[in-house]
Amino acid sequence: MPVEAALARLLELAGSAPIREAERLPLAATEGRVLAEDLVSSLDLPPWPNSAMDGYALRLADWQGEPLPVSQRIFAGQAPQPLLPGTCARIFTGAPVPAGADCVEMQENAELQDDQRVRFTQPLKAQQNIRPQGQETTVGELVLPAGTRLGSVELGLAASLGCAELAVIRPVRVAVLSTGDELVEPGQPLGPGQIYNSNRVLLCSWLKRLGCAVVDAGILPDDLPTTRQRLAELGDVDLILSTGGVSVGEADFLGIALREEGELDLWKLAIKPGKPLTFGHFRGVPVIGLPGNPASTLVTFALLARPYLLRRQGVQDVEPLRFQVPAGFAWPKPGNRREYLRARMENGRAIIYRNQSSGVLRSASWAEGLVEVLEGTTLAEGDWLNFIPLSEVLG
Ligand SMILES: Nc1nc2c(c(=O)[nH]1)N[C@H]1C(S)=C(S)[C@@H](COP(=O)(O)OP(=O)(O)OC[C@H]3O[C@@H](n4cnc5c(N)ncnc54)[C@H](O)[C@@H]3O)O[C@H]1N2
Ligand code: MOO
Ligand SMILES: [Mg+2]
Repeated sequence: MPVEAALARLLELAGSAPIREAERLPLAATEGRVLAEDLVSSLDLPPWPNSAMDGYALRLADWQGEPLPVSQRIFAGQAPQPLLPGTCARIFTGAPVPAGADCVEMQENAELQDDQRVRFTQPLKAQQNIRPQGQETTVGELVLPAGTRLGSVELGLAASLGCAELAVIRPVRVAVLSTGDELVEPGQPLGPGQIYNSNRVLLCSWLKRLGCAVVDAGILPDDLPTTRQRLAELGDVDLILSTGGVSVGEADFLGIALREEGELDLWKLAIKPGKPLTFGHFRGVPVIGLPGNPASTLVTFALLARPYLLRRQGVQDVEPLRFQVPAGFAWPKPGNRREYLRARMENGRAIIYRNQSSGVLRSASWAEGLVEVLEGTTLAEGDWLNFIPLSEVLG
């Protein structure tokens, strides 16, 4: 199954099981969450015309070349008097422009004379250096629609509108399972044949950034009855997200458990790394089984599980940003899966990590993004291809 078809199917299923319950949280606690209601402005921003410069406010018609006396000083945070005709006001950046003034000149283009009058040295234009009332937003305007994922900028915007709290979709409850008899948590001694569990901390970190509530379900041994039992015990979660145990090995039981006790919806995608990604339901609960190799876990989480989780929360725009860059490498052999290579930019071209094995997580630490090599294509150096920043898909 091609990657687009798998993503389309995942998004369709996510869209048919939306999480709608909302909660109101203090602004600072909403980062990474999804807005449950439209954010409509209750004020004009800025609330009044204000100065963009430190300088002088005047009525343009009063400037005939004769220096103007200064009739008031206006700092940010003050309420000015209307401008006296025939005068100018000393004004500082962010201060309200007094009624009657229609122009601000910066102090670099003004000369304060010994008699405390001001002469302007450059031609003046109406409205120059004045930030008009409502230039950012006006009362009643839709600023952020429901379904917007809140990042730092959205938090700043909400704060600028005076919001101390926002209504956000409740956290998606995700049970994280690491499958594999070989896995040991860091801090424990390693026995023969064992490796440390790296996927658990990866998934927990990405999920926390997405605002999910992580139910850490620990390590699952490679054994079918235990797999069935542990899946059944996970309780009230919105998604089971596991790693490993989805390929065709004799110790890969997750797909089997789904086939036997639920539904298996997607399997064997034309994606590299990540081919055995598995999607299904276990007793009605959606399950995404990511392949166990850490770089496969990363690629399939970023490109499939993350969009699924965002769509469950009502986010429409879930496709990661892709932009075209020239290849700084050649790709002479066409593949039958769409390949996501860990890459970084050097001298304006994408170069790839020397070892693209899906077991090598250092490739992703070295990388700034993934480059997308389409199935059945070859590349020569200088050919253009898509670059997906990792900050975009893991943030
Ligand atoms: N005969 C075939 N063998 C394999 C195929 C295939 O098509 N035919 N596909 C390969 C591909 S591609 C991948 S990807 C892997 C995926 O395997 P699983 O998802 O079943 O994962 P495991 O076999 O359990 O583990 C794979 C690999 O990753 C290591 N691993 C697993 N979990 C963790 C963890 N939490 N932290 C760190 N490392 C982990 C595990 O030790 C294995 O080395 O299957 C190929 N085989
Ligand atoms: O898909 Mo596997 O993920 O090639 O290593
Ligand atoms: Mg396996």
